[in-house]
Amino acid sequence: MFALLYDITHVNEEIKKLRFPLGCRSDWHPVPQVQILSDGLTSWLSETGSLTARLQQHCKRFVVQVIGQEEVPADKHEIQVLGNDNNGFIIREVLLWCDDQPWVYARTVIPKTTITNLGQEIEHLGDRPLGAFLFNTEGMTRGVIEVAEFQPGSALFSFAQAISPLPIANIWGRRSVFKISNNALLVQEVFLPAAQAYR
Ligand SMILES: C=C(O[C@@H]1C=C(C(=O)O)C=C[C@H]1O)C(=O)O
Repeated sequence: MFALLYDITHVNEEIKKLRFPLGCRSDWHPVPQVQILSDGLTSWLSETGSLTARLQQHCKRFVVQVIGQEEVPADKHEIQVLGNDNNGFIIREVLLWCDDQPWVYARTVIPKTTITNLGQEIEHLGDRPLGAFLFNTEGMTRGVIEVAEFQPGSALFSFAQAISPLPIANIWGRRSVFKISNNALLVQEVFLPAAQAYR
């Protein structure tokens, strides 16, 4: 299959239209409770290793494009998972590109207390992948992986279709809480229509 080259200018225009933060509100459920369409998709959704590392195995050019990283309120469902932090939260939203195609939208919610306790590296990643930090940090643990569907009509599906106009009925995401010495952060990753997860 020929690689569909994306017009990065068009994608950047769509990102500009997007009011950061986009968010990824949905109904999240542990993997075993969800009827997922294909083994391939289930394999990607339930990947317990670094998604960055797995993506890099599938492409020559892996790029992290930061949509935004700011101190803004976390969503209710995220606070339910992480617990509240009176110091606030840093929200990081990125696109992960594989060979010039946007494969993943990721939203990470980092309590300010986590940043205080872990140090500034996690706050100053820039376009370095978060996974390179997490999976190379001693004492990192990962909680249960939950999955969710994003259907037409949701903001995330509309954004995904705008940057990747491929025929697809819905898109799927996963989330889990990472902890380093009991300092938590929530990582949410949604596979975009171009991702190999749907092939
Ligand atoms: C958690 C990981 O980091 C990836 C990179 C991210 C980033 O740079 O913001 C966010 C989510 C992940 O897809 C991973 O590689 O598993």
